Amino acid sequence: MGFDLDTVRVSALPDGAFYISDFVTEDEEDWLAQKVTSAPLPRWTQLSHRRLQTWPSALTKNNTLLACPLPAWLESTIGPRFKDLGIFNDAPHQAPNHVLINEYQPGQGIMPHEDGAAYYPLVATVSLSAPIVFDIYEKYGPEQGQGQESTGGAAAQTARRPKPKYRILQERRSLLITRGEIYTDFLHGIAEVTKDEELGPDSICNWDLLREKEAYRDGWYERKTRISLTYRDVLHVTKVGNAMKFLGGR
Ligand SMILES: O=C(O)CCC(=O)C(=O)O
Ligand SMILES: [Fe+2]
Repeated sequence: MGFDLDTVRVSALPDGAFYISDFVTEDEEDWLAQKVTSAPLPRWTQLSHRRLQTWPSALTKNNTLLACPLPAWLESTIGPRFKDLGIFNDAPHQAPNHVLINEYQPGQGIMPHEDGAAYYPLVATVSLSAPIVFDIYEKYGPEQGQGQESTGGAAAQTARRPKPKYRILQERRSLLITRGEIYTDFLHGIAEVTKDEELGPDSICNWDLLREKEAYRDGWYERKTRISLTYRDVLHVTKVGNAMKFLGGR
């Protein structure tokens, strides 16, 4: 029988968020983080407030993926676990075909944004190396965020940061799944701070699902370098041959 996602639902949130605190082991975490950090420098895109790897490649201008399998190291440990969870069963390719990897140094983050229409509306995020607080904002509220930051780009975001409506603490080795209303009706972001503060059962939506509540007993922690692997299913995929035809080749 499959895993019952209901047991890891973030019930303080609108529909569509699930949190598994120990999704990868410590050894797997070390191995994955080593794979990420040892990628050749050109693999990284340096953005103003984080750096990014895009696997297997960036989408074309019309949000299409050139067909290519994910590298084995992103697939071998994690792919079978997604299958057990069944989270991509209803997605067009029944599995993720695209992974954006973000690395945040202390003081770095990502402005409130939505992930947009290129993807099946589900993101599965594996966190490595350090915890971080993930903020969720109302899209249409008075405290409205700044709309869309294309996930691959360095959108200039200058407006003041609004107050998050909900906060999720992502521990190292955890999996956060966002889909449904949380994906489509809200914005998300990560504050550019060197400390995450005001942590507790009233402010952190997934407090009951945390693995190491004691670590946050004082209500704060210092940020350390944190890596996220964000798995998605790109809706439109084309074979390279077709893309060549489109470009005028034969
Ligand atoms: O690092 C994260 O957990 C979130 C990253 C994100 O929102 C994105 O890559 O679209
Ligand atoms: Fe995002």
